[in-house]
Amino acid sequence: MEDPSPMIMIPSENFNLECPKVVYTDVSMIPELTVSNLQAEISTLRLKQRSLDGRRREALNKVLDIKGSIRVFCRVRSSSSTDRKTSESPISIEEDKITVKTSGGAKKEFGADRVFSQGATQDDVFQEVEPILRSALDGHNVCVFAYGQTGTGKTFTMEGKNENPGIVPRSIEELFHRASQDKSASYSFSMSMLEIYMGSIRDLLTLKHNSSRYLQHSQKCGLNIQSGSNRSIEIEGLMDIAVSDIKQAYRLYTKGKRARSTSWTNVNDASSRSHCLTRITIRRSGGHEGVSKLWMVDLGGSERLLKTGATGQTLDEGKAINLSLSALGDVISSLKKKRNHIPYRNSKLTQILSDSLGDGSKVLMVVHISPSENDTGETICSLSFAKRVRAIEHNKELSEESNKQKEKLIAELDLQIKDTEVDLQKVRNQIERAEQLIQEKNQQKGSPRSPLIIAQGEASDTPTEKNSSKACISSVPRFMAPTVSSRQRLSANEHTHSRTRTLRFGTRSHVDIISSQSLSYSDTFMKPCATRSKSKLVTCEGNSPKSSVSRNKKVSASHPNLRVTLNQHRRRMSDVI
Ligand SMILES: Nc1ncnc2c1ncn2[C@@H]1O[C@H](COP(=O)(O)OP(=O)(O)OP(=O)(O)O)[C@@H](O)[C@H]1O
Repeated sequence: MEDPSPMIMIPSENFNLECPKVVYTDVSMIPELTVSNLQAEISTLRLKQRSLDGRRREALNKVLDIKGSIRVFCRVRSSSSTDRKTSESPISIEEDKITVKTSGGAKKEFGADRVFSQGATQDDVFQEVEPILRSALDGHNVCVFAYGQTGTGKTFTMEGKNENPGIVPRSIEELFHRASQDKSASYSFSMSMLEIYMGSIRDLLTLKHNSSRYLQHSQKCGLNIQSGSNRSIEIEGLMDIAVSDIKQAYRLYTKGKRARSTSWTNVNDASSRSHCLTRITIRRSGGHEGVSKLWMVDLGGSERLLKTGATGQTLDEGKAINLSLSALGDVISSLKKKRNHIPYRNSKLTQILSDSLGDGSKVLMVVHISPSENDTGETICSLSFAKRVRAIEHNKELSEESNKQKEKLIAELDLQIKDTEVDLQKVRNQIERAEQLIQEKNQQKGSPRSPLIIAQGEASDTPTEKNSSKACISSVPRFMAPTVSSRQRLSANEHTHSRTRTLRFGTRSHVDIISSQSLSYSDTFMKPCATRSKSKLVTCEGNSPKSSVSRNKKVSASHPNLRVTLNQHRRRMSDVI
């Protein structure tokens, strides 16, 4: 319900000096509703918006700091048909604890910041990721990793399915949505996708999909990492494509996914043989300016090589993956322990992420485990990795009392964020309303015999016309009917106003974020996009929809965790190539 009071009184201690103390909750209540008064009100509202946004950012950052800038979640994969045949799962879970029963009957406990059970949905997971996306928009670097044994659902969590999208597509939607809501700043996004395969970097947005893994490798690989000033990292020659809308971002993401190397082992029929990194660079201007990076990383499977039956090239791929995962674990745990030396240079993966993992950055690692008894060994390995990354010494978890206090504080801050967001929305509505009123006023002035002017100019002449005039203006609120003097002021302001508009649009340097960007996932994944990219950084080309879906379909259509034999594997390969 609308606030009945025409003004909002703002407590002064919550605002910086430049923010006015009184603004209208309903701009149409402004005395003398002229274009210049409305414009002045918009400026006031924008100041308030900026101030509220600052408060929201500060509260969010406090929440993330309390929760910890490096967090580890654990997700248990839902059971597959093969799992069900085995006896009871060795895993039991609580909200922040997993207990694994070993084959010898011993019980091992592992902590996590949050545990997602087999029944957890993609939505449940995304709800925990969403706050750090806001933090990325606020200017912090963010890395989200999916870690785990092969076949435990890393790709499912990051990519998801068309009808059940994962973190990456949801994040893309969320970023565009939030950016379109935030009128206090303007955002532009660009996107890159790369793969680290056997220690070499490949640009997934330049690769052609329809070649085999071996051809792909020779096609484009070995990009170099350059470190610039302020520890910033550049990957030489990596495409960074400006994305102006969700459709374009999805189209690029789909292209990158298809180019990713997949092979088949006898554990997972669409096993990822590499680390796949999706980077969204966020440039924010106006208000709180800056550039930040959001990395979403689907790590290669942390497999025990003997179990996968890997040989030859697949064995080498597995070794490369394991080495870099170990380097990542070392880096994150050193950061968590606040060591002086952080061993970024031990792998390409950690080198690339070195400017996004340190101070001020937020890291989220989702460790995936299998519910199956057959995988108990791997599960313990993955949870040991999680423990190392969390770097919390044995028995040094917070006491129950401290945990309660922490949760209370987080709840208070969450409430503050929610309240501020409600206020922000009210301010946004008023800005929109004021802009709409200005537009209406300009239109009225633009047409010399508009109903409003007829009503004002001719109403007193003849009784019959007076009546018809009343009919004409009955749909227009009385306060909108200009007086003679306000008409004169309007006409004097008109020239100034149109100049302001021209200047505003003329100097706009960023891609406009339009609000009609919420699309259904199935649309955006499956349907080729009709509009062309208006990329500013790099012109996106070669996104032809004809680059076939067939390979992906064949790979993912098989049953989850189906253990395929080598013969089947060859047949599938020949189907595809
Ligand atoms: N939570 C889940 N709900 C439903 N299906 C799931 C879930 N997790 C995983 N799956 C299914 O299990 C199979 C293996 O998952 P996925 O390919 O995501 O594993 P992965 O860890 O990425 O494996 P790899 O490291 O080999 O690439 C897929 O068919 C996936 O759809």
